[in-house]
Amino acid sequence: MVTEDYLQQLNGQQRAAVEYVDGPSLVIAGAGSGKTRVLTYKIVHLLRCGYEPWRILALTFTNKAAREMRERIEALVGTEVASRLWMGTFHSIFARILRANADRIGFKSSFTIYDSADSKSLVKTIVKDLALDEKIYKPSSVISAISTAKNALISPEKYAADREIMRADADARRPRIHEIYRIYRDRCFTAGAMDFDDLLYYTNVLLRDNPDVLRHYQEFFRYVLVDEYQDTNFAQHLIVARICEEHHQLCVVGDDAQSIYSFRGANIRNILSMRDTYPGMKLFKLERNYRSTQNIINAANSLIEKNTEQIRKEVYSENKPGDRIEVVSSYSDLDESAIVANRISQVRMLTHDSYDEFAILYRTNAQSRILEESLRKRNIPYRIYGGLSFYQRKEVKDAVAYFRLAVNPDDDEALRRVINFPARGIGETTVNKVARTAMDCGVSMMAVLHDPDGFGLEVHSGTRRKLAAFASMVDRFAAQVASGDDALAVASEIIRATGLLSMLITDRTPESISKQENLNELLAGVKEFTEMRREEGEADLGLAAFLGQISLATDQDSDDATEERVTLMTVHAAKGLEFNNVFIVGVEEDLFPSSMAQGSQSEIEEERRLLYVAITRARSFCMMSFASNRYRNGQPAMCSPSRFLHDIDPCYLDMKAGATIGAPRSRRPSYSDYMAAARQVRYPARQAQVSQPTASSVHRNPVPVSASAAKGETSFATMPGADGSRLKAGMVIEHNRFGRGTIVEVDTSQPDHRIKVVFDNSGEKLLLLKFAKFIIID
Ligand SMILES: Nc1ncnc2c1ncn2[C@@H]1O[C@H](COP(=O)(O)OP(=O)(O)OP(=O)(O)O)[C@@H](O)[C@H]1O
Ligand SMILES: [Mg+2]
Repeated sequence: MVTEDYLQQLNGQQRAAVEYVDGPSLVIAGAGSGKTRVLTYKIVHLLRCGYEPWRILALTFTNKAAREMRERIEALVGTEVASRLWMGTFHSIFARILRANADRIGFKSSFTIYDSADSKSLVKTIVKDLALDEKIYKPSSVISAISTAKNALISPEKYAADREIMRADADARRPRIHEIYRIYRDRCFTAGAMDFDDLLYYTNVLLRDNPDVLRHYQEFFRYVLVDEYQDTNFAQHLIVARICEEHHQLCVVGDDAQSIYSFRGANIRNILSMRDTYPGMKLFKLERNYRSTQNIINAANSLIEKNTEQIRKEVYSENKPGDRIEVVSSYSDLDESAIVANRISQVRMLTHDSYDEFAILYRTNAQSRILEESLRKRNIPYRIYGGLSFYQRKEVKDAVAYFRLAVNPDDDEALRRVINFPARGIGETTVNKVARTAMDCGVSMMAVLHDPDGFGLEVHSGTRRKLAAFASMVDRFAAQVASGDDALAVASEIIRATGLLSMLITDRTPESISKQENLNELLAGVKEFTEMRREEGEADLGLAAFLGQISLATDQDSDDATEERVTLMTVHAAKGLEFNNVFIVGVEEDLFPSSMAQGSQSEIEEERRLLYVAITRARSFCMMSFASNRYRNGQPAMCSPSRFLHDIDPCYLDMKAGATIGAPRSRRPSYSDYMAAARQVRYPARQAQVSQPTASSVHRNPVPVSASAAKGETSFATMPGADGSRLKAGMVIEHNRFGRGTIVEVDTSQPDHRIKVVFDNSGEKLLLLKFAKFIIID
């Protein structure tokens, strides 16, 4: 069956890992060392050893990874055999298992899978039915609470019975989330629907409550393989553990240095504790990197070494030494995008690489807008991967729909999109009536709103008032346009008056923050447009001209998918992928590391791992850039180079003219500065090596932080991934509500880690790490 001698295509270490089939095995190795390759070839090897393809279960993180593995295996064993493997993402495989056993958990095998828009609208309905305030019970925060609970396998009943969770909800002034969660679960059930998290949740329930089903799968799957294990969450970890409980025939691969999903509940401990779960688990190391040049690997290694929480690994490359990583500074984010676009053209001319071999990686989605514009100007084709193009994102489309209405109130599609957004009590039935009347009378919907009696619209007086209020708001915008106000003035007024931005502001979920960033970014785009046209002496600075410009942007998305293109994506989406040329933009303080992730050392370490992932995507060329000024949240902000640039040994960096990673702009030292300083003290030898005359003042002058100083300057944060493994009794913490206290006990025996703390002023408390907000002082 297997013809080619596949083992020849592996090095000794990889081969050993592939050939070992006598028990559980774990491959922990750095980026680009062939972990995914080992999994792929191991499947081929298992087939060669006589395993039937349908008895092999291979789980990946993304569809792209599953597809690539399948193609490779097909090439080695043929399509017929490959198609019978159980190979796919966690979600797709679990959906398949659930469909086969749906009756056991009360579902039909034809259950629907809700996407995030469905979940959201359901939560909204429930919030409304319970007469709760949507500003307090924001759908995105409710969904994220439900999702966290499901990934920790906490049912609505368990949720309501958990004192710590309930107290946290009460503190956040959202004491009824448990009720929403219960109704949400019940309504999904009645509707015969599961959301993404349910696919994991119910698989666990199925296997837990039905011993015969569990036994069947334990018997059925003779070998289980999992890629990117460092990013599995508790629910996934448990399913794998259940299936392998009997035979222990599994191989998981991962890299603790690339664990970047703790905000979604992934727990780095899952990989670190594998050997406790499976005594006798054989550990394989892969040390040779095949992907990148020596310089890129050395640079990435010197960065990740600064993390305290990681398994030490040797990673070397025998590829060409390669060029140093270019570090480029620019005056503004606009300049940065121009520099990147130009450098792409230059590198392409030199290397003749296809555009497919170029990737621009950023920390937040909002950064793509300015890059997209810069690439478009130079006719460089691009695609946004794992996310929507800036102008396709919902919040941006909503705002743009208002812009369109202001310019053309007869734009029915735009009207339909926003007539009840933000919600103003205009229901679907009413919208349909307006649409029908407009259609019957051959006028636009707005025309009907202006003269409901004249067109014979039949609605209650309350509804009529709501429609009139909406129409007069749009009229005001239209009048502003007609009076010749420039695009920025009208756009800002629209964002303000509609409440599109303010409705997001009280919500601190990552999803909502990214939406705020996008709206601010949209305004920054309008501003730039107005200023540029003014400078160019153009008379027409109106919103219509702006819309004309961006409609080109949206058109590009329907381009032929086969055309070669530069890839734009977040670092998170780039996991597991590789490109000849990688550009990492916005390597600045408060962006990378994110300003949201500086509450604790473990957050900073996760950000550092994220940069490690970014750098190690590159085969031969890597550039990192930072700007001194950047529009952030609608405001121009001064930026300073990321602290991570100091972490990389300067001998691997090529500082381009003007690029100094010198002292960050003066600001009050934060807790993370303190940690950075403390790290430098612990690595005196490395300090000596940093020959840059511009080494950070923070690093040179460790900042002692007293508890009270830290309190004033630090944003408290929950522990990502609720990971209690690095907390110890005796540590002193500062809690956002209870103040200073000493940890007396750390309990990691439950999926939800807890700590017992004696607070100086508030006595003893038991805190659930997932929800507790604090920093470590000592
Ligand atoms: N023995 C080998 N001979 C030739 N090429 C190899 C070998 N091992 C790995 N490679 C190549 O090196 C690159 C990186 O391999 P792979 O993607 O499997 O690494 P990885 O450890 O999974 O990386 P990541 O941590 O980024 O997921 C791939 O292009 C792969 O084909
Ligand atoms: Mg991989």
